[in-house]
Amino acid sequence: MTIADPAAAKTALRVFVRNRRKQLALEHPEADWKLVDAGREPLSARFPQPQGKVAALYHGLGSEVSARALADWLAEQGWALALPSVEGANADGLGGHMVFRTWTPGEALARDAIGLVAPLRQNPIVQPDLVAVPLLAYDRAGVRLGQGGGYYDRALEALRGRKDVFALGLAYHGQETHNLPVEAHDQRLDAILTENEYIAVRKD
Ligand SMILES: Nc1nc2c(c(=O)[nH]1)N(C=O)[C@@H](CNc1ccc(C(=O)N[C@@H](CCC(=O)O)C(=O)O)cc1)CN2
Ligand SMILES: Nc1ncnc2c1ncn2[C@@H]1O[C@H](COP(=O)(O)OP(=O)(O)OP(=O)(O)O)[C@@H](O)[C@H]1O
Repeated sequence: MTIADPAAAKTALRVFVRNRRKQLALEHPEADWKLVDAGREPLSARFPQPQGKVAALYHGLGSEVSARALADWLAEQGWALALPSVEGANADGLGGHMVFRTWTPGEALARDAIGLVAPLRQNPIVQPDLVAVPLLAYDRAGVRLGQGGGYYDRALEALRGRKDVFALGLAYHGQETHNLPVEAHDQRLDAILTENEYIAVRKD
């Protein structure tokens, strides 16, 4: 089915899926480390030599599934880590764009231009090979619904114009949603990792 006005459909859907995610976070406090259990084998198979590669994680907000245990495991495997930083926004938080700056577990953090926790501005901007993407809803074809700022869509589009980037959606399993609205600018996920399973979208 084609949705006539996908932007309006997304706005309406966000209300429902935000509440659902809050409920899922209460029901699955163990999801943090179960993500690692589900992702260990498929991620090791896809990235057999992670030394020198960069993985962008995120600092969890509200009811987002935590990326913390996954970050620690990736660092153990030899990945360098990075976190998003929204920069160049005006006083209303508008007009900014998202970049990724290096971050090492335990290192000091600051606030970015829209008040989110981010690496210090002295840390270099990097082009990650793997981007862990927070989301409100996903489907098994790799469509994702985010918070609506378009930050991840624009950042992934820019990165993918320069190199091969693997977008890994992180979610509670119960965030799976059928018939998600899609717009032309939406960047697909290459895989989704939940506390139950690793869903491979990209088949190569
Ligand atoms: N961890 C994280 N960092 C991110 C994003 C994100 O989704 N998650 N973003 C992705 O684009 C950008 C920031 N955009 C955002 C826009 C709105 C809300 C927001 O409304 N959050 C909820 C709190 C979460 C919850 O309670 O479930 C809120 O304030 O109600 C969050 C991030 C860049 N960094
Ligand atoms: N590549 C792009 N170039 C220009 N504008 C874009 C691009 N991607 C997204 N946008 C704009 O960003 C806005 C939000 O897009 P969308 O609703 O898909 O966000 P989202 O993916 O849910 O959010 P986020 O990525 O922040 O989690 C839209 O108005 C869209 O026009």
